Amino acid sequence: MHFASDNSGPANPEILAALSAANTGYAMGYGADEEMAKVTSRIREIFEAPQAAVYLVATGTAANVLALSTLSQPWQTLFCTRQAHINVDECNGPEFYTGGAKLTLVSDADKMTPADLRQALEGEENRGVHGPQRGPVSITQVTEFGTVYTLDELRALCDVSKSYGLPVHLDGARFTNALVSLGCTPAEMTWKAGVDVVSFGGTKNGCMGVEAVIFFDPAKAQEFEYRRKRGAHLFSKHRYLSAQMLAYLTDDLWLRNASAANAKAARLAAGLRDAGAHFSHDPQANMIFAALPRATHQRLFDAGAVYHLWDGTLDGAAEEAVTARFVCDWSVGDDQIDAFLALL
Ligand SMILES: Cc1ncc(COP(=O)(O)O)c(C=O)c1O
Ligand SMILES: C[C@@H](O)[C@H](N)C(=O)O
Repeated sequence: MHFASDNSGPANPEILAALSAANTGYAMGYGADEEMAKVTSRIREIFEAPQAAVYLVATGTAANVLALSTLSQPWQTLFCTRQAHINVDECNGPEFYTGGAKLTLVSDADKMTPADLRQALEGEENRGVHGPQRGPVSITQVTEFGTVYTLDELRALCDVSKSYGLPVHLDGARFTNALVSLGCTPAEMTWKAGVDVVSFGGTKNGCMGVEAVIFFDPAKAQEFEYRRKRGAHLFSKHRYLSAQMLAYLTDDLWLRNASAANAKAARLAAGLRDAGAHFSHDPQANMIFAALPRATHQRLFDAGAVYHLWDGTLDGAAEEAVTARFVCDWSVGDDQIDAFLALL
């Protein structure tokens, strides 16, 4: 009964098989491996972006901070939500890697709205040279609360960003979970909506550790390469990143894994709903935010369930409800879910 995070799950055996197959002979390092060329071709095909520049790193934080530092200047502001991973879970990485750009928190909600963004953008302009200057907008898809921006919502945010001449970054650590939830194409959820750079996640969706940074306009590509190297995120034995990403994008493994994760979360959410749990956010992908009585949490923890409480602790009235985050990855079995639901 492990629902702490999709980061906790095992790598998919198809990824491990690809790593083993890649572990033969010699390959040029630092991204010059032959597999990387295949990865670039495959991603350009999937995203319908024949000119896209594609780079691999090992963590989602690296993908985010390197993409954002390439898009911004130290005197600028990055616009995101309060709960954005780049704000709360990257230890000021964006501020560090950008050389000092600040983060302006546009909304306390799971999703920012065009009105939120426009208000924040207007607020950055009235101090002239004395104030921070407007910079990139970063959107997380799937959001940190397990919800998914619709294509219209993404387009509207990108339209506001472009009206101020600003680039848009998409934190897609759970990109494919959102994609299968919307039933759209990668192009529709990125460049066709107005996204300039996407952190395309693989780690949470069955890979061992690989993320792709995709620039739809390659003009910024060279700078990213410098930043990746000086940021110590360029793998010497790069073939093991390439092998993972190529296997991930082969035989629809990326889609199969995300569909499985979302389906398991839907099954868990249905059981929680039947048990009377209150949902703070609509579970639209593979993460659930549901409130249960402390006594129920205690019973689940005592039985070995693993997950994180979100807005409280076990200290307090037993019948009082506390929200917890439940995350399903590709590997979660129905037996785990059924055992958990039987304890509610
Ligand atoms: C929304 C989001 N973005 C980025 C990341 C960063 O990924 P990593 O932990 O691999 O640095 C995470 C981590 O789980 C995440 O949840
Ligand atoms: C850091 C932690 O939040 C991680 N990003 C997760 O979603 O599990």
